Amino acid sequence: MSSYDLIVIGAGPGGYVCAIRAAQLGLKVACVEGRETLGGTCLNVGCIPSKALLHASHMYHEAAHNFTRMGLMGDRPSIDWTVMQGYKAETVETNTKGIEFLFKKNKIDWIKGWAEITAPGKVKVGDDTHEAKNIVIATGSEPAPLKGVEVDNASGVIVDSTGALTLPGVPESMVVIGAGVIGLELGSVYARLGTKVTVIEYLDAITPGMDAEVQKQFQKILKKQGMEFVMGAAVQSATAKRGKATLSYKLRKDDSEKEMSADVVLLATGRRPYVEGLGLDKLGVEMTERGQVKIDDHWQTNVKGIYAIGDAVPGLMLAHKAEDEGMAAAEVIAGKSGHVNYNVIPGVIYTSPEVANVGLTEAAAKETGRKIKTAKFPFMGNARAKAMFQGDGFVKMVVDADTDRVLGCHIIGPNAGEMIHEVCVAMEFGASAEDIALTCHAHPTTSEAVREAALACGDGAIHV
Ligand SMILES: Cc1cc2nc3c(=O)[nH]c(=O)nc-3n(C[C@H](O)[C@H](O)[C@H](O)COP(=O)(O)OP(=O)(O)OC[C@H]3O[C@@H](n4cnc5c(N)ncnc54)[C@H](O)[C@@H]3O)c2cc1C
Ligand SMILES: NC(=O)c1ccc[n+]([C@@H]2O[C@H](COP(=O)([O-])OP(=O)(O)OC[C@H]3O[C@@H](n4cnc5c(N)ncnc54)[C@H](O)[C@@H]3O)[C@@H](O)[C@H]2O)c1
Repeated sequence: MSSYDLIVIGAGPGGYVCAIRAAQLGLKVACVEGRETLGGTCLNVGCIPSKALLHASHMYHEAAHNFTRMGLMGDRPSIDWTVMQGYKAETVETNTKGIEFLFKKNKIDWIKGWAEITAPGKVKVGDDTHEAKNIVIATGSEPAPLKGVEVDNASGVIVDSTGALTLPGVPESMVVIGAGVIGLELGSVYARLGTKVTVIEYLDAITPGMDAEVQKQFQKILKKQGMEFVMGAAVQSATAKRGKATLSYKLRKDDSEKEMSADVVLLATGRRPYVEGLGLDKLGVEMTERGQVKIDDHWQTNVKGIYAIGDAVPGLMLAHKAEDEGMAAAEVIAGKSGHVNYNVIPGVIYTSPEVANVGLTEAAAKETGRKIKTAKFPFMGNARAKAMFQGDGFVKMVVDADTDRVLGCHIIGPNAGEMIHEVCVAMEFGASAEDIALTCHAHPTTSEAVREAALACGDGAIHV
């Protein structure tokens, strides 16, 4: 039996960052991970492999559609799926090995196996029980099931996001259930590689929670790229037979039932916290109605010395939110004052164009009762975006009309996922739109569109 200042359970972005920060602050730390490799959902079957496939499929799409427009002539590349899968696996491996290196560097013990908290301060892994002054639950999430839809990733017919990353080949047709982030990112991968992709969404708009103008423009662009949408439809069932899937859904507007068949069905209707086998029931750890671990302002559960972070607790299910909570919880445990500003957490969808947001949508800002103003700048007025054939999107600022303080920003366009951080920093500093407008931005960059949107909050943008 070994004893630690802190045992972190789960080595995803929440857990491994928490372990590293705690070790940097002088604590003796171990991290328990049940998977073969470190990095959690994000590195193994989430953010990283999906971004590798998004990158490869984007390159293929550019070569097929835009190269000749730039005078780059020659044969269109063909897809070697085995090599593409290998590239994805290598990308994942270099990252998971990177975390192993960081653990060694920071003298963090990696305890291999599945953990159970048998009592406060006691973590059982296999036959060994380890002692810890503090425990952080960072066990993440898993795909949420949908009644009537039986996922079997091994068959490659009805799959969740994990199965969609390792299909045996590029299918001819795919139905995606759910027009959320996973559905649209992975749907984009296959649509670019030539699959006929149909997205079935329960609501009337895609990507719930995003600014309404972005939702509309995003769907328009995806349609132009060949993705088809069935909106306002509740999926009833999906069954696999002889390597094909049949799916039935009900249109909400008239209750009519329809059927559709495809080579692959991807279930992407959300994720749920994963806390199985931890023994939280017996410990009396309070949970929310949605199965999340309840925590206080310091990420501590109702049981003293047991903390929880990341996808396992309420809030956005994002890797960087988990990382921030991991750092903050480690700081609290080390006797410092950890902090996460939940009002400034960016969200990015890595499609092409990218979609990024931070802060309040126009509708949410109005709901606060404030007087607000909004301003939009289209990428059509941005030279760099046009050179990349990406003039379709815009930057939208949501600003307090009385104080000019930036409340939110919504971008659909090239590099949106990088550009959003300038607004995050501005919001952290309580900046006004004028502060951004007065900041010199290099030309020609797509970031100029952010400045132009800020200028549009005042006397006007220049290039429209
Ligand atoms: C396809 C896909 C793409 C995504 N892309 C993005 C993206 O681009 N950007 C983004 O911000 N987010 C993305 N996400 C979400 C992101 O992966 C999660 O928000 C993030 O991984 C949560 O981190 P976490 O540390 O809370 O949990 P996880 O990453 O889920 O890690 C939890 C770890 O705990 C381990 N574990 C669980 N129980 C135990 C136990 N009892 N004992 C030992 N180990 C245990 C699990 O094996 C797992 O490795 C994506 C998710 C998916 C599925
Ligand atoms: N780039 C990123 O940051 C990234 C990428 C992938 C995943 N993630 C995270 O992973 C989590 C899960 O993603 P997700 O896309 O599975 O969930 P989501 O909640 O983003 O989207 C699920 C969608 O499915 C729809 N839906 C639900 N039930 C349905 C039904 N019966 N029929 C049709 N549609 C239905 C919902 O209305 C919603 O639009 C998200 O919280 C997301 O933050 C993030």
